[in-house]
Amino acid sequence: MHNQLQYISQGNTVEEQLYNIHKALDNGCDWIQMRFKKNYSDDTFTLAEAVKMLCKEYLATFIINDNVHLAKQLDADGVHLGLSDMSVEEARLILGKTKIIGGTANTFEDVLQRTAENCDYIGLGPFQFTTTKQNLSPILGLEGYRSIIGQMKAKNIQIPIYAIGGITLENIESLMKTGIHGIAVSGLITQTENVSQLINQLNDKLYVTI
Ligand SMILES: Cc1ncc(COP(=O)(O)OP(=O)(O)O)c(N)n1
Ligand SMILES: Cc1ncsc1CCOP(=O)(O)O
Ligand SMILES: [Mg+2]
Repeated sequence: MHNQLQYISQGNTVEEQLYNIHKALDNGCDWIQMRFKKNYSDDTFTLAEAVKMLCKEYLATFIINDNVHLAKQLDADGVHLGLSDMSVEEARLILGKTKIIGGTANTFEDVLQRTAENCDYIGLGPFQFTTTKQNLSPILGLEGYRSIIGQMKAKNIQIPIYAIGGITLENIESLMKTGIHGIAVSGLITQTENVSQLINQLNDKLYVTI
């Protein structure tokens, strides 16, 4: 089963990205999603290669946002795909059965689609407003998670759900009570000074409530 905490990277340059990812790894994060929203260039490849090496050194899981071919080329542990990215079916053909394929969902219908597509986990959100991503889908709030996970239970749908979008330390207990498996965070880890303390606090709240 996947770790309950995924760090989604941030940074406008290769250097900023590497700084942030290194900080997350150094302080105990063991699952990194490299998210570098620039048109593909040599920089993307340079960054991905460096992140792959770092994750190997820290024994962390390394997945790549959007770019299935890059994940294949670098033998990354997997990818995260949105509803308008490459289809999970096509990604599965390229990456094979053993790689992690995460998929985004915003509604119960998306969850049904993602489950039928055989995603390994679902990033369900956004929980609340965030500046990390433009053109956000409708905000779910706690009620949204309760409703979607309630419908999943009624239909006995079992797939790990990760909450995403504007998550802070204060939200985790109530989010976990809705039945999510874990959280995917970007800004919180990137912007916090004392990341070691933060990750301990996050893990305490995540493990206790599962
Ligand atoms: C864990 C997780 N969940 C959701 C997303 C969002 O993916 P997507 O909708 O494709 O948006 P971008 O991140 O590509 O802008 C995610 N990245 N990770
Ligand atoms: C990639 C993504 N998809 C929905 S919200 C989001 C950003 C999550 O980042 P943060 O934790 O900084 O709100
Ligand atoms: Mg995407």
